[in-house]
Amino acid sequence: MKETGNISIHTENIFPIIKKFLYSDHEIFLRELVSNAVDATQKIKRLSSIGEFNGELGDLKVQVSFDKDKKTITISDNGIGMTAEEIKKYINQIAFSGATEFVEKYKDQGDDKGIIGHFGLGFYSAFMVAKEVEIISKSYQDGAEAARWICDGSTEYSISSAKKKTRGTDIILHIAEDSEEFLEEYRLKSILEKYGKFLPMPIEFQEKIINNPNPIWTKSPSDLTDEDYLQFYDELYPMQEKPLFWIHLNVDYPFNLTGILYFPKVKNEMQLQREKIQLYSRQVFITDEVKDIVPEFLMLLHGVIDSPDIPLNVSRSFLQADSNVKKINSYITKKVADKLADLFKADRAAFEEKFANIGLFVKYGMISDEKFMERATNFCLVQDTNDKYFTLDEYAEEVQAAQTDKDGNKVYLYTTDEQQQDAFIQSAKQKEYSVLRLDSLIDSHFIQAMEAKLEKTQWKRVDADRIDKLIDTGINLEAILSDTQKESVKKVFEETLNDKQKVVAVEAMSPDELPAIVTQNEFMRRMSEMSKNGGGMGMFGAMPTTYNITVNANHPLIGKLASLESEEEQKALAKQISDLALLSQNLLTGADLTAFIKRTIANQ
Ligand SMILES: Nc1ncnc2c1ncn2[C@@H]1O[C@H](COP(=O)(O)OP(=O)(O)OP(=O)(O)O)[C@@H](O)[C@H]1O
Repeated sequence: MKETGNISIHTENIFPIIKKFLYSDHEIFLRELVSNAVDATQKIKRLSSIGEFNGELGDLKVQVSFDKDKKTITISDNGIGMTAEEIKKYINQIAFSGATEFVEKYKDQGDDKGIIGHFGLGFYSAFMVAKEVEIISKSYQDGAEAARWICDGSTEYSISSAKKKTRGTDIILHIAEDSEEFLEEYRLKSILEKYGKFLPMPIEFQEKIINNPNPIWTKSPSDLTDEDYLQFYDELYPMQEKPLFWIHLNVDYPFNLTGILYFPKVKNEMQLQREKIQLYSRQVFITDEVKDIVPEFLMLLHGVIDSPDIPLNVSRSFLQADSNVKKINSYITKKVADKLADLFKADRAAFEEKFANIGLFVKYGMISDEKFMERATNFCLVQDTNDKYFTLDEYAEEVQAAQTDKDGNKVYLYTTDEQQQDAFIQSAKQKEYSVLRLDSLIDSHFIQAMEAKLEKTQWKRVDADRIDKLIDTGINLEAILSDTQKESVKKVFEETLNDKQKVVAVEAMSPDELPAIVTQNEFMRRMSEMSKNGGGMGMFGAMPTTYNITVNANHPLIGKLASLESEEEQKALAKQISDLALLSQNLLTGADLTAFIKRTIANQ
């Protein structure tokens, strides 16, 4: 038998168009052909299990080999095989019409990068790397004659009988000159490992099986031990630190999804995202660009997601609007929140111990996802400077009595740097106020979000003002100095500092407090911090930083300053006092610091 024919498709020359679209992703030809071979072996297994095939199944597997001299790559399977009629039907019609449909759909989109790099172009993707493709196949059906099909990617093909004795299909790619990079062992191996690491049938390359056909996400959680999960993590990300815990995802309605998400051990944002979540479709690796499929804050997690219901051959904008994708998003969010809530309930002490690591996910989730915020307010913890953890409700109760100001607002004091803000923390502690430790990069955003959510609650950094201003209970101390004295002290400080960015005020504080303190307004500081983090507040970032110098009108040293006759002596004392205040905030630097040290030594 020998027959040539024409493949009936509308677009004359689809090959150049496809090649252009897939330019950066030629390697997926192997994923497509190996997946087809795996499908074929699974089909024969199924036929055998339902009694439609009674022959020997044999050792079902897919073999990939290459011949550098002949410039071929061969993908062989012992699956169901195809008769000549079936090749005509499945390859000439289905495979080519799939390719045509794709081109019809995307040919007008130019170089639109929106097209996701992975789509099931199937068999036709072979022509991205091959100038000619041969199929030699023998169907499982009794008495079936082997067939050979050959085509150079144009619309012409030829089909004849072949000598193949065993059941299954060999796809032989005659590699084009511009694709000879694929005729290298390491290249083929790395592509196979990337896409085929968890394919459900054994894949043999260079006499070795390169995959694990039964990854644990396909099993039932009740059949798995912690050790299994840890081992699998190691298989996914060799040599990494153990994860904290994991969630086994398993849903079959209203969409299909399985997977395992691991919470990595991360202390700071810089370490994040080194490893990525891998997306599979029926155990075929698709991508690790899971944006749009996994909620953004959960991209901080590691692991695998496997779903045949995620559309892979569509543009990003379509993906965002896809209802399955949306459902998958909220399902995963819910599962993660449930898992965290369970852990919290089951063992609070262990949860607290892990919170340094998981706090980042929790806070990021609360900021970015309203539903997650709802759920997480029950288990999100805050920690005070005595290392004690509170839920948000517990904390509200803790500070309610002492830290409510005259307008009825609860004031939460926090520190971002215990070392540097120690003097302020001590002032707060003297008044028996609690100070929270909120020192990670995400915390400024977390605070903004929580202020918007919690009613009548204000968050103030402990060094944003003097303590009785931060929590204004309405009880004002009397100043020992007269108003005129206060005015003149103010003037002395202003002239001594001689700096418009340092705003002086003289106020009645407790004599136990320092003679002067330097603070930075909470609002201005937040704005400039957010602009530094790229929060679009550029104008605040460009403005010079302003500090408030509050002089303690009730401190004995200020009393002494007010009573000095000589203006020179007043200024010398004001200089020493303000330098000390700046020094305590690490704000005395350079020539000013050198001058301060020299002067202090000279005065000994
Ligand atoms: N190795 C094989 N053994 C048996 N049949 C095959 C083999 N490869 C391809 N086929 C047949 O050819 C058809 C077309 O393959 P093609 O890869 O183009 O599309 P598909 O696998 O149906 O879908 P997709 O576009 O998602 O890959 C398959 O559905 C299958 O029936």
